[in-house]
Amino acid sequence: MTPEIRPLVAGNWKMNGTRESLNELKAIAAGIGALSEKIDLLICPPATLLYVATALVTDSPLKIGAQDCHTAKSGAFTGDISAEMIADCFGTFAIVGHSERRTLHGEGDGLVRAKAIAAHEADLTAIVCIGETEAERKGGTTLDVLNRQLAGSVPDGATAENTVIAYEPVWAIGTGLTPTVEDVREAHAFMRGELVSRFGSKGAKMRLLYGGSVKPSNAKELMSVVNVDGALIGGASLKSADFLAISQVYAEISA
Ligand SMILES: O=C(CO)COP(=O)(O)O
Repeated sequence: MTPEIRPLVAGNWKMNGTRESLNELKAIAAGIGALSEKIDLLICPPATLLYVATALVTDSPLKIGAQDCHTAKSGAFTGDISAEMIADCFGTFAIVGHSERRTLHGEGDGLVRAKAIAAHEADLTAIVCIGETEAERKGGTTLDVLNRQLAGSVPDGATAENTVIAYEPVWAIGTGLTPTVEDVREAHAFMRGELVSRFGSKGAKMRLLYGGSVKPSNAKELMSVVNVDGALIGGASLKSADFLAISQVYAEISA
């Protein structure tokens, strides 16, 4: 955590979730209670559920976002969705540059940056994802990768309000593996330093999430690390009990 930064606990449902999963969403919204006094909570369902999801949580502090957006406002881009469309469905966040998009869809830093700008233009908060592969970690180039991805993916107009950075080591995603606390501390301290040197006080206040195999049992040690201001959770966010348990840990630490 970072003193004076309000944590964000975010769930990325990836390509999981049918209408039945809305029961989990309802359970999360119903279970938030006093958590929202301390932390922000967000679920990014698949685009097919975006509109119905926002309609379901109108009376709840739970925020809803999308997992990607196109760089254009509209046009002949079959299969894509724009930031405008997300905002039109009352979504308020868009994940950009997730490693699955970078790897499986060949998205590079320039495109990720353009997507973050498109999100900002639609008044969405962009969650810009970065992180090293296993080979890069083994090769000792983790901080170089983070440096390059931060510089290339985060737009000049980023502020603490419109941008969140998510550090997700690729090898930790969906594997049950997590970096050591010391490795997380080093990566987040490095990112904070880069953001402060580029954005000044805005960079000091930007939220830095950790993602990759976060679960209730490891949430405490990860969130206790300085400059970890929340989590981006995949698998465990599909179960309301796990998502709420992780959120509870973060709310307690930030109390
Ligand atoms: O990719 C992730 C979130 O964006 C992390 O996924 P897991 O929590 O399933 O490892």
